[in-house]
Amino acid sequence: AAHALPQTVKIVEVGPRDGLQNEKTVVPTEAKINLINMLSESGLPVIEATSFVSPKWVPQMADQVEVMKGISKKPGVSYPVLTPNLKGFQAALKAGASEVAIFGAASELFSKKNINCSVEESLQRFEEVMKAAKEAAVPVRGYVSCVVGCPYEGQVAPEKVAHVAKRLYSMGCYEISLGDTIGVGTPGSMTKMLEAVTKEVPVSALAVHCHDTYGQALANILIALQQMGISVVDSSVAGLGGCPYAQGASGNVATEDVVYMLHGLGIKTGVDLSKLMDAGAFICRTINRKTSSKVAQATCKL
Ligand SMILES: CC(C)(COP(=O)([O-])OP(=O)([O-])OC[C@H]1O[C@@H](n2cnc3c(N)ncnc32)[C@H](O)[C@@H]1OP(=O)([O-])[O-])[C@@H](O)C(=O)NCCC(=O)NCCSC(=O)C[C@@](C)(O)CC(=O)[O-]
Repeated sequence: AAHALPQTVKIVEVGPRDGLQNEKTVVPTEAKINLINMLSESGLPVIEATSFVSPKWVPQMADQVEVMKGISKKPGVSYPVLTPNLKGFQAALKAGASEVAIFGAASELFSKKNINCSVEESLQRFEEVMKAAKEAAVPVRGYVSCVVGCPYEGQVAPEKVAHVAKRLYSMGCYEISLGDTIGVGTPGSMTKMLEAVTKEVPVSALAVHCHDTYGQALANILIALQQMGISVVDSSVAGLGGCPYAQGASGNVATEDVVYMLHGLGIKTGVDLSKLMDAGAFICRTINRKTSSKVAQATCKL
């Protein structure tokens, strides 16, 4: 069913984490800190800053403590970090994180390759994180990866996504972000998946997290807003990133492009597009990478 478009959309900026985790060359900590500070100044309400994962698995995020200590936290802005297990959660708490995210998958093989355990085992680990987070009054976001397709298993059934999303929501995640990790979704497959998930989790607690590998991300986001009434969108400045355990996946949809589309629809985001593009230009210059944002390319703000 078509919904009235939301008046405001919350953008969750994941570039410093989902984007930079996949860079081949080491990104200097100072550059990460500057990027996060510039993103804060652009008016983004949520900036995923880093992840407390094993440095052997994701060396790029090994400076998580320095990043958390170095950033200027802007009042009203949230800086969540990924925590795969209790060890990660405790380290995050010690480093001053006030929000965390747990990350599961709808595909067994992806779960194994990404966090080295089955989906069920991961949910049990997340229960432990959730218990500790509740005690520390730390809000927890939940991710589901591979919501339409998996790099190892191919198509993923909508019911599997609904099952994992429901489990994460039932254990206390305030928001569930549905990740099209390899960007294979189309408005057709996204709709089927979202129809299954919205039977189990309230729409107000859902977010979409679209990678743009097949160029479908903006169309998929529009479907999520217009057809399903979702009003939280994850994106990555300059379209940074990919996933180290999902070969061939390109970055998230560029935040600049999402903001341009939403403002064009008359939807408020609180983001100053010009400042956002400055942040995108800064990081592309610093890591010698071409922006994936069409809006940034079109306006030559590089
Ligand atoms: C989950 C583990 C740790 C399991 O990895 P494991 O090897 O099974 O863990 P373990 O418990 O057997 O421990 C092995 C070693 O890791 C250490 N360790 C254990 N836990 C931690 C921790 N939290 N932080 C730091 N170190 C840790 C632990 O102390 C030990 O150290 P050692 O004794 O060998 O020196 C590993 O698989 C891992 O770190 N995976 C992270 C993978 C990752 O970050 N992937 C990218 C993010 S997910 C994503 O991008 C998708 C998303 C969210 O964006 C949505 C989408 O687009 O789909």
